[in-house]
Amino acid sequence: MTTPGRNTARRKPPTVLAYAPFRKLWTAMSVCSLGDWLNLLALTALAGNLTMDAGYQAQSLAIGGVFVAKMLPAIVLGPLAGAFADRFDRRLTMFFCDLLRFALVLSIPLVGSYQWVIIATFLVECVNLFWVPAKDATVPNLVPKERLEEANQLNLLVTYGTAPVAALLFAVLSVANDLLSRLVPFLAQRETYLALFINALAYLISAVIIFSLKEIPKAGSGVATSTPSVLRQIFEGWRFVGGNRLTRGLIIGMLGAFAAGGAVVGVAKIYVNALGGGDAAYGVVFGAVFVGMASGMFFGPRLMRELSRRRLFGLAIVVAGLVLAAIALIHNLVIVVLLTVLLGACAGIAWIIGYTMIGLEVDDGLRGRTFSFLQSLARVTLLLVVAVAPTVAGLFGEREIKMGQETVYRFDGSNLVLVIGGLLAAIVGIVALRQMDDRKGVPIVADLIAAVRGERFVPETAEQARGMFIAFEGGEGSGKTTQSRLLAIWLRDQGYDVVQTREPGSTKVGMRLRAILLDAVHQGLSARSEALLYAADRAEHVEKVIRPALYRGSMVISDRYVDSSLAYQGAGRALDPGDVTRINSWATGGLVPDLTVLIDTPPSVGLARLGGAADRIESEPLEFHERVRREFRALAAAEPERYVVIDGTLPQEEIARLIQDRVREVLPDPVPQESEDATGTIPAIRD
Ligand SMILES: Nc1ncnc2c1ncn2[C@@H]1O[C@H](COP(=O)(O)OP(=O)(O)OP(=O)(O)O)[C@@H](O)[C@H]1O
Ligand SMILES: Cc1cn([C@H]2C[C@H](O)[C@@H](COP(=O)(O)O)O2)c(=O)[nH]c1=O
Repeated sequence: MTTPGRNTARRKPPTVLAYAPFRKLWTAMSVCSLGDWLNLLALTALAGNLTMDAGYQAQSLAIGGVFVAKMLPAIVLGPLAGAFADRFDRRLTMFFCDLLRFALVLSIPLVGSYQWVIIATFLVECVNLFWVPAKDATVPNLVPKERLEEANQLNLLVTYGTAPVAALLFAVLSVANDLLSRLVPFLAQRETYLALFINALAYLISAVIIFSLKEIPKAGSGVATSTPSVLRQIFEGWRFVGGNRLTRGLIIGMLGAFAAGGAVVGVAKIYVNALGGGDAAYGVVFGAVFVGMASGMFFGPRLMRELSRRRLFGLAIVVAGLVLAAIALIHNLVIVVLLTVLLGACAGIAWIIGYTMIGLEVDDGLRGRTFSFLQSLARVTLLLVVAVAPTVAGLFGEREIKMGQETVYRFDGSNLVLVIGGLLAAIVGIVALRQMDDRKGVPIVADLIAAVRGERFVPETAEQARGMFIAFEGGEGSGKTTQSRLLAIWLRDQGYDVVQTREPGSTKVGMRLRAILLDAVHQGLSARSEALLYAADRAEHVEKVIRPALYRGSMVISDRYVDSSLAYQGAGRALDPGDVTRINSWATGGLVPDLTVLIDTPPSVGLARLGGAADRIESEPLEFHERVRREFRALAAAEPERYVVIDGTLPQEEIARLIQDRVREVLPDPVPQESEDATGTIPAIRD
């Protein structure tokens, strides 16, 4: 699989919907999402209608019962459903789920009792829990990974964008129901029935589409030879989520955003009333959240293209928290609506990045469980916050703070809940940022300002460098050395001055360090010593070889750089990636390659290519090398604009051509005069 650069991007289909299997899945999803929203509207309305004579309180409780029935299955069944998605054929899972949903929804108007509304709602939600992780886990298999963010944007668009469409459709269907009831007496006095029939039909249409989608691979195919028990799969999924720093950061951040959203949902109605707004204003505030979310998902990552995805994710949550606190304190409905759009935009950015990164980071065999784990926790969080927030607001009651002689500032329970929600989100955002930051040592404010201007922030020390720095990364035998040599030859042919170098071992001291590091007699070297020795080699390499060459205006091609330490010592040896980043940031003075070429080769293929006795690191077990590969891919996924990922199993010539295509886009003008003069004085390994 390749991640083509901008040159090849011209040849790519203009939209991810051009991939037929994804288009089919997306159509099924759109129809289902519309059905889901219609279902929510119709069932809450039906619950209200069926209990109309029982009084206001009972009616409210009846509607609340529908929400509880919708939330409860996720808490009980979520993880099991995820394991199902990873274990069984995803196409058949989705197909049978659709048929079940069709039958259940159809049964609601036919039975026509409140008890059955609740039971059927609960059952439909149980089925949804199997459908959604199977769908989420399938998407990354149907689109190239560089289009996954776009695919997720479209998915989230239909998930939320169908809500207003469903509301409109619901209104139209209610009127149509009324008109039709003159012809079909069964529909008389049953305003929501037509909506429920259409809802059932939506699931049936989805079933037909999914059944025809033969491209969906069988879950876990080619990964495991023996299938562990369902309980074991759940346990592994949960352990993975907790044990992987990036996924943990993503999940903490997404849950923080959900908690903040829950606080808004819980008290929005009372708050808007306190601001003097009625039901319409309440609707506008809710609409503002959706408008903001949609804009954030679409425009956020595009506008902030130059900011690392991990940083953008954490920052979006911090800003959402601060905006929420501001909403709580500013008593002006217009400003509140505008800030709510901003809040929604930040939440949209965090959600789309989180979803995309989980899709890219998590292995196919665990993806279903991770998504369902996230879904379950998100629902539990939402349920808890929605339940607790109004209670806290009620207990706090209405307060007034005297500010001077005349001015009185109202501070009610709803303000308190929103402030707490905002601070909570800000703290969670900071935690996520610290867990995941991949540009430690680079000031975040400067990074952000540069990104807003559409530039990438370059730390001061590297500013005067006029050359270009290209790093090659990948596992053992992936073809880095071959390709860095081919690229150096190609660049020299174009008239560039090229320094081809490698890590470890491109300086006098480095050669000694390489011997210590790779000699198999040093088995048992501690992981920290290993990381420090690689960093020491790198410090020497940057100071003596790379920086001087860049200052001269040369093209520097390095076979391995900091990412190797993050992958081998961070993921391979399970050292804290924050620590590995810090020591390397210090060792290199924050020097980051202009472009990193990741040659992605399965370890089993790469190791088999190597001849001779295995060195200390090559002789590590296959799982070690698999972890290394995963980390390389995650690093590339987090900063797609600075990486090109090439399938290392392609023929050498094709790989070389793909690399040239990408490098051509970033090349400066060839051969500055001074670098010609300096050629031949470089103490590096050269071709
Ligand atoms: N695309 C390819 N297809 C098949 N064989 C390849 C390919 N690229 C390189 N090789 C062969 O694989 C072996 C390892 O290649 P190379 O030394 O370039 O990999 P490397 O990633 O630099 O290895 P190491 O990590 O050990 O430094 C060499 O024999 C090389 O000829
Ligand atoms: C830079 C760097 C390297 N390693 C490992 C990776 C390889 O096993 C060797 C280098 O050998 P190669 O033939 O040059 O690829 O060292 C590492 O573990 N950490 C690093 O930072």
